[in-house]
Amino acid sequence: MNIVEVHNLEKSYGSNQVLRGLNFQAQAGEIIGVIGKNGAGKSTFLEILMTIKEYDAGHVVLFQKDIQKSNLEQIRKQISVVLQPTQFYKTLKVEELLKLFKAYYQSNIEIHQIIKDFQLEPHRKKYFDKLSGGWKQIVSLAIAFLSDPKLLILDEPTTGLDPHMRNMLWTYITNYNSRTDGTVILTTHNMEEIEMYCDKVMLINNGINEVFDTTSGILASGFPSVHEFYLQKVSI
Ligand SMILES: Nc1ncnc2c1ncn2[C@@H]1O[C@H](COP(=O)(O)OP(=O)(O)OP(=O)(O)O)[C@@H](O)[C@H]1O
Repeated sequence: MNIVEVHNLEKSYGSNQVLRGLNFQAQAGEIIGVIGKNGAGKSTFLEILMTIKEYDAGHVVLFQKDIQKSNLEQIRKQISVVLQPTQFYKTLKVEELLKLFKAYYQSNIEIHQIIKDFQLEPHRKKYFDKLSGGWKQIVSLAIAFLSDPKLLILDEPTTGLDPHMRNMLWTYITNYNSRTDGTVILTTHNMEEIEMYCDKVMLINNGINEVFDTTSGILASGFPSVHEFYLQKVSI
């Protein structure tokens, strides 16, 4: 089943046309990496999928519904995203935040399990605001998983994480994916992660999906690695 379908998507900021007719699909259970150089339009694309950014032309269909003609609340219920933490995070401790979102999402996942899985025990009584950048990211991701979403959209989830944390995060993503058949769409500048964990890759270049292929297809076409593929396809 198609979870996401995007046809001829266009988006400009003033005179800067960032997306110029992008096409994309994601099926249930796929992990898809979106790559491209700084400013290529990856976050813009993800924010449109999150239904938090308007677009100028084209069609975005989530869970078989055109988002411009549908009830966004129904669609958003099935999506989890990692957004920048807002002000109210300041006044709450890690465990309190998790409990709050568990209640919002009516989640069946036990807080102690999430704390164990994300190695948050030493931090559970700390104020979110006082955590390091990497740990803030881990807590935001733990919150995203609480809702057991059908679609998980992550903008550079591993940037700033140390190697153990990155490993732990990917283990969590791949377990979630195989346990629930959930779809994951993420951006990263780390081509090794794409090669190891993503089923498909979309390269955004000059505002379009210049390449949209399986990771194995890219490697089978003669590139020794996704890193090399990127370097050859994208000029500075
Ligand atoms: N709200 C905005 N207003 C004006 N221009 C914007 C806005 N958001 C993004 N842009 C511009 O749109 C282009 C694409 O930005 P975007 O953040 O989507 O790229 P990206 O591929 O995610 O980049 P990076 O890898 O650096 O995170 C950039 O030129 C950026 O400056």
